Amino acid sequence: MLGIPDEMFIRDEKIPMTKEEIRVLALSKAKLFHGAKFVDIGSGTGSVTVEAGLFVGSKGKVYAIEKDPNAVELIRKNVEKFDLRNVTIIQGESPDALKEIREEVDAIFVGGSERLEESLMASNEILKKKGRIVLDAILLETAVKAMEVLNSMNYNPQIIEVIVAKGMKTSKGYAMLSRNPIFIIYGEKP
Ligand SMILES: C[S@@+](CC[C@H](N)C(=O)[O-])C[C@H]1O[C@@H](n2cnc3c(N)ncnc32)[C@H](O)[C@@H]1O
Repeated sequence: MLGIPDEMFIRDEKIPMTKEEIRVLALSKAKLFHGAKFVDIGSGTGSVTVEAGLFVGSKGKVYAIEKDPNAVELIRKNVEKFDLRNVTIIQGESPDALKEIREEVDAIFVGGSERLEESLMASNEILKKKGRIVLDAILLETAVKAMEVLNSMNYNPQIIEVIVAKGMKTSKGYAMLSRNPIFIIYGEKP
């Protein structure tokens, strides 16, 4: 089941993390299954990597790609905390780092959008037919670029924008605190 509470991850204030509700929604669009092979590009804190690793189980596999060495250390800690044996961490930048994956995969999540166009093209090379690419983006420009590239590859991309407001307990009741709106873009390889 998806939905690890954010508080369960080891955090570093300088390293971003995809929040629980967005993580769950994004991974639902990846259509993961037990035994699936999954790539997390720009793994950051490792929350998507861990969530996917638990979901795909011991017969599945997760490749976590991250260019920032401090984030790589944090991903390693979170993978250890959740006792996952099915995660391969690749320190490097996508698309170059994708070359280390020498098998076809079922789904790819792009949470790190530097070199986005090249990353999407290289992702297409290692994705199985009917495999899914999912991205999340804060910037409008990133979302537009992702839609353009996925359209050019005939992935029939869909886009949603999600705004999560979390209840915060005050002395008088619960006040809803909004987080940043996030775009989630997803498409399927023809
Ligand atoms: C928003 S964070 C991802 C958070 C992550 N999904 C999580 O839940 O912890 C984006 C990360 O992508 C990394 N990144 C950005 N572009 C990248 C690229 N082309 N290759 C590898 N890592 C990249 C950044 O260093 C950053 O750590």
